[in-house]
Amino acid sequence: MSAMRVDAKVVMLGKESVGKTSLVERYVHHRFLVGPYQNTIGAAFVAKPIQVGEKVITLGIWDTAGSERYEAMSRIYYRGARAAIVCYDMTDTSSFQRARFWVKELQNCEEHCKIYLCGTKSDLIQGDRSLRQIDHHDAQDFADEIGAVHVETSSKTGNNVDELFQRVAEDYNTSAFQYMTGDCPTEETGVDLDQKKDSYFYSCCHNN
Ligand SMILES: Nc1nc2c(ncn2[C@@H]2O[C@H](COP(=O)(O)OP(=O)(O)OP(=O)(O)O)[C@@H](O)[C@H]2O)c(=O)[nH]1
Repeated sequence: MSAMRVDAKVVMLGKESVGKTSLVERYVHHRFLVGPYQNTIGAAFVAKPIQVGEKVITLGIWDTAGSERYEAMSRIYYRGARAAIVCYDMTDTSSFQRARFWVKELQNCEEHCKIYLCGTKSDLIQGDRSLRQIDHHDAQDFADEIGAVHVETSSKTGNNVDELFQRVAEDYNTSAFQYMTGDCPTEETGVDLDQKKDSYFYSCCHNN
């Protein structure tokens, strides 16, 4: 087995069932799983190399459990993250409140972590506009206020999913110089993982 080096730790945060696992599945395996919803327990990890210009940046993505039961555990996973994808379901108002909660946490505890505010399930809204509960402009205003990138995605159709992770890798690459000068060392820097094809699953727990 060859080794894969993780450059940047990325954490997925958000209320349960907003679609964090589906985003990772779509991005890494180009698929959308249908069937009964299985909630994440603890967290799952995958490392994924991304081409950025002439470089390859490997993102180490932690997919956390959204259930409040696992809140304390999720805090462990955002430590040292260079990027957080904070998800809300555009058809669920309470998920936006939960996104605000995670943003506050990150602002208080991880000042070097760049935030990506991600509205999920855009396909549902395309099918029926009355399902939208979070106004696009309100979400964009919030993102501007906190200096976050805002994107609306669908893991079902793949809309904006590749673009989101590509943007994360590109932003990391742009800020890599500061990183190399030791501005913000993370736990994940220099971690070597065993490679399996183009990604490696460290752990993945779902409830049946
Ligand atoms: N229509 C539609 N459904 C989605 C989309 N993304 C996720 N879902 C559905 O939403 C449910 C929850 O998705 P998950 O990806 O498991 O959500 P999660 O945020 O990882 O949930 P936890 O593990 O509980 O934190 C599943 O039934 C998915 O099929 C999407 O883009 N469009």
